[in-house]
Amino acid sequence: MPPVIAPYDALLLVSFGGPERPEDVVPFLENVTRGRGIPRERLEEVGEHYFQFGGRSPINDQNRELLAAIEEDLRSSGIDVPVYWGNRNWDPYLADTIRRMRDDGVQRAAAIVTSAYSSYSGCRQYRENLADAVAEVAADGNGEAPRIDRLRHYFNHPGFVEPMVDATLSALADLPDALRHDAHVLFVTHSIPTAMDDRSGPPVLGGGFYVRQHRSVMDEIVERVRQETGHRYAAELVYCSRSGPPHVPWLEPDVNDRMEELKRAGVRAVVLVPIGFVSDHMEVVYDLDTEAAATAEKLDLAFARAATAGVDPRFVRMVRDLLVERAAVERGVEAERASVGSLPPSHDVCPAGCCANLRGPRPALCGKD
Ligand SMILES: CC1=C(CCC(=O)O)c2cc3nc(cc4[nH]c(cc5[nH]c(cc1n2)c(C)c5CCC(=O)O)c(CCC(=O)O)c4C)C(CCC(=O)O)=C3C
Ligand SMILES: [Fe+2]
Repeated sequence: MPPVIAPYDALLLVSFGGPERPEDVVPFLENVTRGRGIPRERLEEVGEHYFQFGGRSPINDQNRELLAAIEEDLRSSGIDVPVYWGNRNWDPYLADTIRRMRDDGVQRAAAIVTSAYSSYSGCRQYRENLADAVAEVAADGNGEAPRIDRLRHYFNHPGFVEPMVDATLSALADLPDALRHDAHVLFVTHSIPTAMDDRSGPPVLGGGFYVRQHRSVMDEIVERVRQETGHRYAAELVYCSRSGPPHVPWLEPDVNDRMEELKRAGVRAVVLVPIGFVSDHMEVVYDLDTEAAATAEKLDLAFARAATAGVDPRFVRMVRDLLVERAAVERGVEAERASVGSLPPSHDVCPAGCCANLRGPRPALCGKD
């Protein structure tokens, strides 16, 4: 293994997964919602979103592209390490990938998750799925599964934030000149139950990290846009993709509801910046580009949507930087930990109780519990 990444001999890209054919849609939704208490009507509605796009989510192709870009970036930096990809909810499943890693002789891998923030859905659930996958592979009796460490949350890494600043600037530039100055910038992320937000992040730090982390990213982007344009745009955090039963409170306001209110208050243009997502997957192409765009059209609001990080070279390079950084930490060497904004760089190993599973404890990797 190349010395800069010792003790790691592989990198594992961990993602959500999505359907690729109409026949995949229902089994995929069953995988995602097993035991999660999602009402049937909501499932049918979300199934329709996928069918409108031919039964194919863009997420797997985006991960294939990201995987290729990471491989190329590592190779061109002289870091010759195999990169694997596995999903929580669809093929290639984590257990199959980890089995292949074991068969290839991988002993210790670093994992990068395509989710930038702390929350049960965005962090611990992936760690639980990794634990299940490793247990499944160990049960084969064909030797030990590789040890897996998760690279730290990168919501405040410059490699994630800087592409979003540029994306915000170019979305603003897309608005009609006469409306730009008074546009409202709506930073959008996935809604989660408020109880899940309350328990997000390390309990000793008071929870509520999902929202706190998003606010710090929003504030940093607003400030950098001000430095570039000389104007501090009106900005706020809004949510999309609410699910669950109606009596369970989720984070609000919904992006569509907020656009209605802003219109009534005289606002004429909005920019949506999807800081909650790292690529243009279904939440972005349906909930924002289809549904929210239709709301804007109905309200006669000028509308632009900022790009996600995708395969921006800075985002791809960030993966290398986080790998090299964590490898140094594991060797006991001082490492530079890049971050921007008001929150410090996130922890390497999740503390006990971090992003608690509200349904009770389950085995999870990459944490103190
Ligand atoms: C915080 C968060 C992220 C961001 C972090 C990350 O990226 O992980 C995220 C990403 C994603 N969510 C996705 C898809 C779905 N999420 C669902 C349901 C849920 N998501 C939740 C939260 C999040 N989700 C929650 C609290 C639920 C309720 C059920 C539960 O408590 O678990 C459902 C079921 C239907 C519904 O309930 O809406 C689907 C189909 C896809 C794939 C998109 C594609 O196919 O392109 C991606 C990337
Ligand atoms: Fe989701």
